[in-house]
Amino acid sequence: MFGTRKTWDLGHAPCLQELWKKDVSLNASSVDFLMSDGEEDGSFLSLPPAAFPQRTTLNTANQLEASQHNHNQQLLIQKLQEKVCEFQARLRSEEASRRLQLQRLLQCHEQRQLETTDVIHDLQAELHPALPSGVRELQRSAEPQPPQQQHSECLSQEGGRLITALRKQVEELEEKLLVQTQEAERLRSELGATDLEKHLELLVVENERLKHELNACKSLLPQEAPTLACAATDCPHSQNVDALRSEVSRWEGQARQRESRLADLEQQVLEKGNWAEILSRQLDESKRYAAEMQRQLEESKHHRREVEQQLSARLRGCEEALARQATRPPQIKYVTERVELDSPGSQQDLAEAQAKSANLQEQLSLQRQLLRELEVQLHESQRTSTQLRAQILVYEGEMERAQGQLEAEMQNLEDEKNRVIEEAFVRAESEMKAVHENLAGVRMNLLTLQPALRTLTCDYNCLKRQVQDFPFMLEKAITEAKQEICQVIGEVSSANQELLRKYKREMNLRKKCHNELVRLKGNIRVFCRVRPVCQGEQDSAENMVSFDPEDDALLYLSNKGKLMTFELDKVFHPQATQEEVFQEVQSLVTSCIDGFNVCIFAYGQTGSGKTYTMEGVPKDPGINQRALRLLFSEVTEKAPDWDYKITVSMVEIYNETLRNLLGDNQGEKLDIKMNPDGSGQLYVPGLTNFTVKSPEDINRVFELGHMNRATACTNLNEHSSRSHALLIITVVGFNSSTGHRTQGKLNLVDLAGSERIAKSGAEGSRLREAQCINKSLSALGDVINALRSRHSHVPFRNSRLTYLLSDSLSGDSKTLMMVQISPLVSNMSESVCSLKFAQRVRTIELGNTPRRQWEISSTSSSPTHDSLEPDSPPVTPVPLPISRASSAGSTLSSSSKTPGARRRSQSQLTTGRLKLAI
Ligand SMILES: Nc1ncnc2c1ncn2[C@@H]1O[C@H](COP(=O)(O)OP(=O)(O)OP(=O)(O)O)[C@@H](O)[C@H]1O
Repeated sequence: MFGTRKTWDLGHAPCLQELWKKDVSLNASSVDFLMSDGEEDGSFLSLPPAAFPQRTTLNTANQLEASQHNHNQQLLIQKLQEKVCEFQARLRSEEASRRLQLQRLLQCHEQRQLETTDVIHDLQAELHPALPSGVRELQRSAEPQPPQQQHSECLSQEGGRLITALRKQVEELEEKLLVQTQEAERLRSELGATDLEKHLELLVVENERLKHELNACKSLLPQEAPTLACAATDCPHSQNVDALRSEVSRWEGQARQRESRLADLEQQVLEKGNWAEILSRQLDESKRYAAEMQRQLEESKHHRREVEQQLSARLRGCEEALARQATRPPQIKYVTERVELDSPGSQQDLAEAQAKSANLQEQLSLQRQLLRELEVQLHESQRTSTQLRAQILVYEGEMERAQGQLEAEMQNLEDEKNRVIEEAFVRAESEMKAVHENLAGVRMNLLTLQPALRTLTCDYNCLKRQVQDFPFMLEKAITEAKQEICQVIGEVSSANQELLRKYKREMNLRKKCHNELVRLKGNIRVFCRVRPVCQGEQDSAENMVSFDPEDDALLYLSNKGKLMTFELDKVFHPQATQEEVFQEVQSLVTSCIDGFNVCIFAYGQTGSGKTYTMEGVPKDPGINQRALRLLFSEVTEKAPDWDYKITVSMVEIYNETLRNLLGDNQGEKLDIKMNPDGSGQLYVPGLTNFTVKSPEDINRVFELGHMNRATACTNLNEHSSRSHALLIITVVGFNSSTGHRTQGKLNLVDLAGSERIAKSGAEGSRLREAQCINKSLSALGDVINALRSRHSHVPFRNSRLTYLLSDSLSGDSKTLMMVQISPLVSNMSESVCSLKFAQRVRTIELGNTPRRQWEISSTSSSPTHDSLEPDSPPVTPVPLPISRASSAGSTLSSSSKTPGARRRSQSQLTTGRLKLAI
């Protein structure tokens, strides 16, 4: 039956069919999704593609393939969604049109029922007022007529039985209708779809048919009414009519209720709209219900046929009874005639009643005609409904076919899905196997690592405890360390203070000792160095210069057959190295660090080795470089307590003119001026001071000075012989711990050649050079004499040389004169002059009186004051307050002692003084 089948109308969706035919690779999962989801109308079709389940996690290629497949499926699903929506819309529109048509038919039928009911009401309204009065008259007239009354009673009993039978039949029909209505409602509740609606339509038709039968039964009543109404005054037909009318009303009410239920169901059907989901989900169930309904409908038909047969039999019985009643003599007419005879008024009333009855008969025939027309229309409606039902059957067939195709497609998709799942399962199994293998390896590793893990765990716990205890231990250790450190700091601080105190005391003592030692040695010391005979020099000085092997302060010269003895502070023989020479000088250099001013002069004739001693050669540097290196090493040792700054200047004095050897302008003549700050010290404006911090700086300074000195003359050797070269080193120190400041100056002077130019008959520039040289050298001698004699006036200004060195020749300054002599016979005269000059300087210093100095000189080399050459340095023998010669002179006065013995005595005296000073 059509009411229980759920099919698809693919005839209205050809595109959907083509679509399904084209894409046979539709994923089963998507079909599952399509068929299983979406309770709302089309909602399952609007879900996003991401809602599809991911079947497998295969390798990358499979994932790509799966993603592509999913994409295609999504596109296909979208197309399916569109087509299904379109199909649903068309289906809904057709359904709505059919419902509208059915509704119109129902309305038409209802209208006709209402019209029929109105007609019946009118007839009853017309019959009721007439029948009682006539019946009452008939009753009154029938009292004297017992046989007629008995006949009426028989008729009345027969009609009552007929009506009772009809009533029972109606009741049975009503019960049957009620059962069918309940069945329809149950089906509506179970199916709730158009199929149910169709079934309901069938039931409605069935109800209509039953109504028609009921109406037919009703129609019998008015036909019997005229005959039965006259049978008795209280004719039961009128009561039956009323009962039937009430039954009809009730029946109509039930019909309206069912129609309203039908309308509600239709409304529900309209609201539902989720055909596809319901059809797919309840397809099997609907089939089962359809079979059940088929069976029940067959039973209903059979029962209905039986009822029809019973009704037909009863109807025939009624007709036969009516026919028999008709064939009987008209008792009523006889009564009527008797009544007419008895009462003309009654006759007249009867005529009027008959006329009225005829009129009613006519109206009743008209109503019957109208009922027949309505029946015809109802038949037409039933035919139309049958046609529509047939069309619905066609649709259902198409939907069944579509359902079959859909099922086949689903089966294909299910197979595809199973195949893909199997493949994925195989791949997953292989991957799972690999994972299991890896897992086994990992487990093995875990088993092997477990002991190590336990060990690490133990270590970790130990460390954790240690870490937990560490802050306390650390705090404790820090506290102890702080206490120890504070204690040590206190001890060290006190020790340092003690050491600093001792250090300061020792430093002061050392300074005093050193000072005393230098003082004992003499603030002016005179050394003599004999240069060796160089290659290419013809004459030999081996027999002319000799030394005392026991006394390094004696020098013997054999001059013109005379052996001349010169006593100096130190005599260096030709084999003496630069280092040996510097060792005797370095105590003066270190005095500079202590803040003393020191002057070291190299005195001698040209070519006697002054420059060699002072500057040396690159491979074997002289006093200049060694002094600077010694200063660097000393100040480095004293760091960091002492911070020293060493600056260097180089000046050349030529013809009483100062020239800056480290400046850029070599032609600039410098001048010596008094410092304007009121300190009374001299300074040379424009003189370049270089701060040296390393031996490399020293080399650069010397190279610059040598280069500038060379560029200013054509013959450097000749020029250097005629000029004084001064290297002025200033050492400024600051002790950060004591706050003491020192400043010392070391003047290293390479004097010009001291040969007697005048005797050689020089003229012009050579004569001027000789005069300037003699002037400066004489001034130097005068200054030294004045200092040692403690004259109130020291003639520093007599020459540029002494004026420039004035602050380094006065006070506690220390002076060393290195007398250079040549061993050559040709230079013997100049050597004797140089030695005599040195001898006089030293004698003046050592002796209390010039006299002794002279005595010593006369005894040794027989030099006299007159023997001094006019151009010799003017030395004024004045008594010195501090004299080493006071004791030495007495010693030397003894002719029994040798110079070596005298020297040893002097050394003993010096040692004794030194010990006394300490
Ligand atoms: N102690 C020595 N050992 C080796 N060679 C020396 C020594 N003293 C001097 N000479 C050499 O004697 C030569 C002259 O020396 P130097 O130039 O130093 O004399 P000088 O007195 O400075 O001359 P001038 O007054 O012209 O400058 C140089 O070639 C030098 O190398």
